[in-house]
Amino acid sequence: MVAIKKLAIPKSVKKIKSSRSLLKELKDVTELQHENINPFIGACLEAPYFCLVTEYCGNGSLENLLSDEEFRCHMALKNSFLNDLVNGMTFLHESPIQSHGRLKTSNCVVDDQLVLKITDFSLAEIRSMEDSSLLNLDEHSFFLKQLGIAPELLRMEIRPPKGTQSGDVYSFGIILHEVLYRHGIFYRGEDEYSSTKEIAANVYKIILNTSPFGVENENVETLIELMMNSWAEKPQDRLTFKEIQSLVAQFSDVKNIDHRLLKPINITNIVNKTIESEIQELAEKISLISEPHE
Ligand SMILES: Nc1nc2c(ncn2[C@@H]2O[C@H](COP(=O)(O)OP(=O)(O)OP(=O)(O)O)[C@@H](O)[C@H]2O)c(=O)[nH]1
Repeated sequence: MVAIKKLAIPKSVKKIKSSRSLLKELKDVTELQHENINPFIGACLEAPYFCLVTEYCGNGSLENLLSDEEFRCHMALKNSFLNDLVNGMTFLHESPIQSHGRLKTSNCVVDDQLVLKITDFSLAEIRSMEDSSLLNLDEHSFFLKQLGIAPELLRMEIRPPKGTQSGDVYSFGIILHEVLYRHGIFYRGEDEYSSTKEIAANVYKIILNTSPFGVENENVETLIELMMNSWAEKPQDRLTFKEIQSLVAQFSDVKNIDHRLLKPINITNIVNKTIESEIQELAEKISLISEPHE
């Protein structure tokens, strides 16, 4: 099975020319092989089917999983996702691709074994031809797409098409926050609600003090320190993925977790749901019985 990403290429373009640099990018991205990189299969560069094709991951994106209230994600699984993400990004940064540039939870997909794989990177030449106005984004969705971008990149009139390595580390810090708290991007408690536009404006000026809450244990405290470091205002103050990899390895008894052991989480949920609906049915029957008959 494959995942097909439709590209927002303007109607006036009939075919994307295969320049030398584009062919090199396609070759590099196709040759990339790592457990935490989602394999790229191919691209259609002709109208009307402009699209990118990748391997299909059965559990969808990390964004979808984190927002699914029925998906139980305990700390070992969170660690496992972070470990996968850091390993994939360290490999990507050391590869000819060099940087991701659009790292966010919707670009991390999770396979049937709950292994996280990074997707939707590189091919800057094709992506630069997209016209975002064709996506018909409302204001919220538009600014939501900006929130994982490092402030120094947000402030640039023309951003480097491939992003930067320190910009990717910033985006990782944002993902870390989303994974730890599971309340969406830049959540700071019910009383701290801001619109996505306001948050983007604040990040543009200076990095928000996205003060964390609910420190549960020592490991989480270390992850929070890492998260805060990753969104340091000065890019040179942020750790590199290589450094983050050795830090995260402390939690990496997770490396040895058999992913199949984590799978029953979903099943438990389904079982709980079934039991809940049976209880509900039973409760309805009981209330029918106990209701006085006229
Ligand atoms: N189930 C499944 N869903 C996928 C897969 N790849 C992508 N998706 C879905 O496609 C969504 C991402 O769509 P995109 O159009 O790339 O959205 P985006 O990441 O916000 O867009 P960009 O800003 O262009 O990166 C994810 O959130 C998933 O829901 C896959 O392998 N399996």
